[in-house]
Amino acid sequence: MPEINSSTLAFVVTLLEAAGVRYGKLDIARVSRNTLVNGDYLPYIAIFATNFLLWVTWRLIYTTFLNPLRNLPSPPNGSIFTGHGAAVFGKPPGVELHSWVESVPNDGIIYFRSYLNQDSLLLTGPRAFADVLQRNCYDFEKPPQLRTFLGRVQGDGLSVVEGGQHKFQRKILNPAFHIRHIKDLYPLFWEKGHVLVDALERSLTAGRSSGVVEMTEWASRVSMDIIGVAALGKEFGTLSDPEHPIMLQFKELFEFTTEGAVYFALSMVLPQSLIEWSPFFKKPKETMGPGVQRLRKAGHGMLEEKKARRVSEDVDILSVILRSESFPDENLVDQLITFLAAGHETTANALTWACHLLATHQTTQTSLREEIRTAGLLPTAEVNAAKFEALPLLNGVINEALRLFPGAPILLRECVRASTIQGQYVPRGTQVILCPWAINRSQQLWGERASEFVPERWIDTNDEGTSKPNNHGGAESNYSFLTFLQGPRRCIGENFSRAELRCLICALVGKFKIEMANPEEKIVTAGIVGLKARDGMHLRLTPLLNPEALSS
Ligand code: HEM
Repeated sequence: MPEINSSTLAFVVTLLEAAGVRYGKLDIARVSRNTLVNGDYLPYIAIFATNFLLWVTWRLIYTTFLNPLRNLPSPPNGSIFTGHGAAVFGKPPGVELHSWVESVPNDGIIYFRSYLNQDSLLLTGPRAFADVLQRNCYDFEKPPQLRTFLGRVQGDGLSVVEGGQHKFQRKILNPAFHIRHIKDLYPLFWEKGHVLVDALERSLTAGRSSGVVEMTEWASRVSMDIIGVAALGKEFGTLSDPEHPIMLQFKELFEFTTEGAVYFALSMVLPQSLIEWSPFFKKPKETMGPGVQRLRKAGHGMLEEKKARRVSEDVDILSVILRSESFPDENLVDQLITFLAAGHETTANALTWACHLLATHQTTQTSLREEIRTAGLLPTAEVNAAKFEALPLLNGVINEALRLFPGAPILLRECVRASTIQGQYVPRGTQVILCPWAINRSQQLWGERASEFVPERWIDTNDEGTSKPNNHGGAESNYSFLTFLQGPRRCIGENFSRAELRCLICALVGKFKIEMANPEEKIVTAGIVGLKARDGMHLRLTPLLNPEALSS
């Protein structure tokens, strides 16, 4: 820790003097000068102790008699100093909150204290979600610290802005992500799926019948190439060039390190200036400072490139937005970085988890391969959205991967004006926790097998034995599946990523038998923003004979 030396103290004294700060009858500046000159720390200690005592007494009175949330059910055994804060930021993400959902009897809301004694609510029931995500959506914003943090990368992009600004941006951006437009992107996703398959095959050791790959890395590269072309009209080619600058920049930004996680967690509870001033966190500071500047510079370059070309017929998302002529250049860069940040790792992680689930459920994998081949989805096939969307098991596998491993396992909101949830008064400043990990696995919402991989729950079979996909998974409410959230702030890229996943999974399963490299390995999840396998996802791939070659 840096020492508080006499010049720092002198600076503080000058500020206090300038501000004329007093503590009752005590002139703080005079006391401080005494401390400085005479080394007399006693008044400081006395002031601190009095303040602390007053605060503890006030909290006791408030918590016991006044807090309007005090009668809500709470989890047991919170620490007197940190409450249950560790449950939110602790590892693995969402697991402890899930245990509350299953074990604390409640009617949709659980109350607890988080770090710095912050009043917090964990939502568990559909009615509570409907209020926070739909009805009173703009009363519950992303916490200011989180927005500041995100804003350092994404500026005033869609996922950072709130209220009227958000409504305006969303209205302009929605058409670019509309399902009609996404359908046009299938051939591109399919083609990239085969570039991935070819690159993987080349990477397997020559002459061997199978080889091991680290899937997180490959998924990240293919999703970067896809978002580059489909969202920005830019060919990054990271599948052939893993050292592409954009890849390195994002890798740095999303790489999971303990130092980065602590830096992020502290940024949520302490003033950012204090963290930047501290001598710690050299690497995260470099990433979030000069690293982000480099990324934004690259964003400006991409925008200029795009504008220099004719965009009137391009189908990429940036072209659609440019044609609307609604955003100034700086904000276009914000949106562009937002799409890269929000749409790249999330889909890559979902693809990785889907492969993991298929690797650990061989029977499902074989049936899926059968389904893909019966549908004629061969590498050279002409494809369209309908061919993929009709496949029941594919739909089930993707939904289960998204349900069991939601890209954002925990999301934070803060009540910015007094509001209500299920008729419960919620004071301004209350923290609200949305935990897709816990809700997507809630036994009350999904039944006894909530935490198991059951693709069949997404398939309807009629009396004649014909199967077709359903989009509810047997759950009664839309609010049981929170991977993309719901309401006005629901993920704008959901259709985009579902289409991408359909094509990539079909390409992979059509070509390879997928197994865990080490079937005994216990996979540990990590990451609050971007749920990954902590130690990577090592898969054994065995190329299968191409059915086109078999039939010729
Ligand atoms: C499996 C893939 C994905 C998952 C799990 C996912 C998840 C989410 C979630 C949970 C949110 C809400 C965050 C919050 O409000 O706190 C969100 C918002 C957002 N997502 Fe996605 N996302 C995925 C793919 C994509 C893609 C492919 C794109 C863009 C091409 C994208 C762009 C966005 C944007 C711009 C927002 C902010 C929307 C708003 O606030 O109005 N996402 N996403």
